[in-house]
Formats: sequence, C-alpha cells, structure tokens
Amino acid sequence: MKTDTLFTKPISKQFEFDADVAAVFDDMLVRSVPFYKESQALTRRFAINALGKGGVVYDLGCSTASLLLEIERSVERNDDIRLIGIDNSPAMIAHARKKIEAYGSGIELYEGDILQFPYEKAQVMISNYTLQFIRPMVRDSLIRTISDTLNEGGVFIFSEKVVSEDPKLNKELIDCYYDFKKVQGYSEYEIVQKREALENVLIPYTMNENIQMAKNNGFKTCELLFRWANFATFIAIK
Ligand SMILES: Nc1ncnc2c1ncn2[C@@H]1O[C@H](C[S@+](CC[C@H]([NH3+])C(=O)[O-])CC(=O)[O-])[C@@H](O)[C@H]1O
Ligand SMILES: O=C(O)C(=O)Cc1ccccc1
Repeated sequence: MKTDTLFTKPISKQFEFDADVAAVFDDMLVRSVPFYKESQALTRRFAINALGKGGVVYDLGCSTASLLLEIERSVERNDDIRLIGIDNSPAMIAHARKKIEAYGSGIELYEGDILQFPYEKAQVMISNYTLQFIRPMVRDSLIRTISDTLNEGGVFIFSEKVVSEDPKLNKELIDCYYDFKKVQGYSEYEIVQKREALENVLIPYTMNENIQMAKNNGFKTCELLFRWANFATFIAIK
C-alpha cells in the first residue's frame, strides 16, 4: 500500500479524486478517517442484516471498492446478492477494477455520476464519506433519489465528516481530529495544506442536519450508528 505524502508539498489545485489520490487512497483513508475500519465493519454488518438471502446493494462513491469486497467476503456464496459500485473518478474505478479482477470478484462497477445514475430497485444503499463532496443545493434531491430506489424496509447507510452547532465545541472537535492525524504521522504542514485543498470541496453538515435531511427525503427514520468527534455513521430506514 503506497503511503499518502501528497500534501508534503505546496498544493497546486483544490482537492480532487485524481490518479495521485487514487494511488494512495487506501492509506489516506485509514490514516485520515478515524475508526475507518470500524465504520466499514458496522456498515457491512447492517447491510447484511437488511439483505437476508438476497437483494441489490449499491455503494455510491465506492472508490476502490474496499467495502463491497468486504461485504462479498461475508455473505454466503449462494445468496442471490448483487453488489454494485459507482464512482465518477476514472482513476478510482481503474484501481477498483484491478482489485475486483485480482480477487475474482463478481462485483459490478460503473464509472458514473451518482446524481444521474439509472438505479434499479435495491435493498441497501451505501454512501460513506461521499455526500460531503456533493454540492448542498443538490444533496437533498440525491437523498430523495436514494429513498425512491429503496424497497420498503430497505436501508441507507452513510458516513460523513460532521460539524458541531456550537462554535467552541466545533473548534475542539477540529483540534481533536488534527491531533488524530498527527498520531497517524501527518505533519502540521500536511494537515494545513490538505485543509486548504478541501476548502469548499468537502462541505460537512451537523449530525442533526444529516438526520433531518434523510427524514425530509423519504426515510421514516434515521439514527446515529457511530460517532467519534467529527466523524459519524448513520442508518436510515425506508
Ligand atoms: N458525483 C459523484 N458521482 C460519483 N462518485 C463521486 C461523486 N462525487 C464524489 N465521488 C466519489 O466519491 C468518493 C469519495 S471517497 C469515498 C470513500 C469510500 N466510500 C470508502 O468508504 O472507502 C471519500 C474520501 O475519500 O474521503 C471518491 O471516490 C469520489 O471519486
Ligand atoms: O477533513 C480532512 O482533513 C480530511 O482529510 C478528510 C478526508 C479524508 C479522506 C479523503 C479526503 C478527505
């Protein structure tokens, strides 16, 4: 796994999921998202709970398809389950395809925009750390599309970076997160460079805004599955 050193030099552009990011992505996520593996394991568990013996699962913003591969490893081979990954980054899809082929996986991958994709009815929709990159003015309509895609009782599991409603607490959450990054081996310089690259690209909501967004757009319930400082995982039920 290649180490993320992308922000050891001055940024030349805003953050994007290009070939450089894709090449270090797995390292970047483990070292930049607190409890990334744990939130993936929770997502996998609650997705499988919702599937029973069959159904369609979409991962919106699947990146290198790590989560779909985890789910595939965890279900019975004869279960009638379709695993579908969507991502609009050619570099991410290329990395995902290499992994799928290497594991002899049956996962279906599509390079496309999750805002425009022609979804088939599904039992599980997943979108971890992706909605935060979707412009706020179209985020609600995406959640509505996701709920329209789900069968009754289907689940939408999503993880996001979050902000606090309280400015003082928000500052403390950010400091806590940056201390986490330092423990992961990122320098102050890298942390600042990445923060600048992500400005107006990663737009987080509060925990309550995320929950209300789901309830306003077709979900009868939305609850917190997990939270650490300014990262959270939610489950919404159709
Ligand atoms: N409109 C869009 N359409 C399709 N893909 C998009 C769009 N916008 C962004 N993406 C894709 O969404 C992914 C966000 S990363 C998800 C991590 C993964 N879920 C994981 O749990 O490992 C989050 C992160 O790196 O923090 C990238 O692969 C983008 O190309
Ligand atoms: O908010 C940050 O500083 C991050 O690094 C979040 C993040 C994590 C992984 C990929 C892109 C952004």
